Amino acid sequence: MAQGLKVPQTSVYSNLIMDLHSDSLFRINHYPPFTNWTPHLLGQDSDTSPTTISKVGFGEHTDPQILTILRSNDAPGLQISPQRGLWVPVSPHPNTAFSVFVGDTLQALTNGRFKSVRHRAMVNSCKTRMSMVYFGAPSPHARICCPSELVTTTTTKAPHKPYHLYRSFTWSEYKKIAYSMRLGDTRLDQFSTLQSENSDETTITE
Ligand SMILES: O=C(O)CCC(=O)C(=O)O
Ligand SMILES: [Fe+2]
Repeated sequence: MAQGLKVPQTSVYSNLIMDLHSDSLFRINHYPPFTNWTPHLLGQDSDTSPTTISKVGFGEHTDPQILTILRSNDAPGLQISPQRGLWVPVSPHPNTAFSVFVGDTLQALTNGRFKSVRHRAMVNSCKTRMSMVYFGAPSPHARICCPSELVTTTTTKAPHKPYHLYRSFTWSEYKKIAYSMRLGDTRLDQFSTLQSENSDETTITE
């Protein structure tokens, strides 16, 4: 990825994940068929008919870490949202090994060049779905700041001022704020420099 972005120090991203103290984690999600769920678990009234039951198993969100690598069994359910209101299914394929997602931290590390994709998992009404997910994360004290080569910008007010889309933060700082918010919130916005300069029209030049 660093090579693709023409960042000379090509290990800049992999070093963060390969750190001995990396906060990377592995999660296994189990989605029983929703017909087996009790109304109590779904937060529905007991007389709600099964056809009106929401089928979202894992609510929409972006992953906070750097990189996500996911594989599921052959039950469909994963969906990504390339734009608000649009959900595109990612079909499981017996020979396709993994889905790879950019996380919030990689979006910050690339100064917004790579986008953290919003996704969710739907439950299947008749078949159990399982997914296994590796989240590549930095160490808690790692400072998240994009390489200087990616800070080439112009703003109408300050045409020559280098512009960071996000203020720098440590991974532990991000986790603390991210996990205090709701899953579906755009948590990276808390670190956006555009919020504090909202009257400043900014365009990023590639
Ligand atoms: O189970 C899935 O397909 C998605 C899981 C997920 O998004 C997550 O664990 O962060
Ligand atoms: Fe996720």
